[in-house]
Amino acid sequence: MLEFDNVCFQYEVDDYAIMDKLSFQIQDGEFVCVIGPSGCGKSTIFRLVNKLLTPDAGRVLVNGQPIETQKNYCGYMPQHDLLFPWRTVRENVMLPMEIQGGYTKAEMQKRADEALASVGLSDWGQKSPRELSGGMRQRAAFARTVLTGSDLLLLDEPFSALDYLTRLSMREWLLEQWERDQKTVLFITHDVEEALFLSGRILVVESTPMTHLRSIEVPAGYPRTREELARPEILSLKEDLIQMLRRDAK
Ligand SMILES: Nc1ncnc2c1ncn2[C@@H]1O[C@H](COP(=O)(O)OP(=O)(O)OP(=O)(O)O)[C@@H](O)[C@H]1O
Repeated sequence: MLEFDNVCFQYEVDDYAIMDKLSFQIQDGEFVCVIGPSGCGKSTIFRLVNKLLTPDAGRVLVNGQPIETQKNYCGYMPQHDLLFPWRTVRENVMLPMEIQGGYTKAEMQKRADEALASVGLSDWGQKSPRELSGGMRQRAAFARTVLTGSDLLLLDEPFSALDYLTRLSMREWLLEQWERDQKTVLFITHDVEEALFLSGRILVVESTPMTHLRSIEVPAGYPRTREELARPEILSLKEDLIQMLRRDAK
């Protein structure tokens, strides 16, 4: 689904490279979390996938084709919901379709209402984003991301601004969406427990510049429950991951 092929990248103003011949692959339908110390370049990976940035060398491929030749191949959801306060929730969710063009207003409204219903926000389309709780806003933002129609979703710490209990329920909710929609999800998080709960595989940033990502399979299937996080092998993996991040942060 997604491939980095020997990608090199450095911000022009910086005197150090973020990536040096980085290669990795994500398979169709996977849920993969990327973890690494603050500032190591996790979000830069996403910016290279969604073409906000261009590699200095190497290629980014989606479904085997270079991204330069493609449109609408990924949906991106940043940490903050970025819902426009001057638009209703429904109008926010309609935005990707307005940008893509080719839809009548009635079609856009229908699809937005269906997407809002699928995230449990049927009665909230006519409200202002200000009237929604943090978790509800993130669900609306997720509906908007899904309506890009892309099979690849890039989620950049989408729950980090939420309170602890809302985060727990949003993780469970997100897994339900993923199991239902069969999308490929790449998810950035600082939170090792969140990565263990969500992913089939975790990619750990081990070095700066990034020359490789260490791939670790999570020894648990789906559907996943919070109780599984207490299994000895998961606890031991959690400890290993924390040690890796501490070592990297030094
Ligand atoms: N536009 C930019 N221009 C110059 N340097 C940048 C720019 N954006 C990010 N950087 C630098 O590149 C490095 C990687 O940034 P990036 O946002 O990808 O890291 P990150 O791992 O996602 O960080 P965090 O976990 O704190 O969100 C950081 O040191 C940052 O200061």
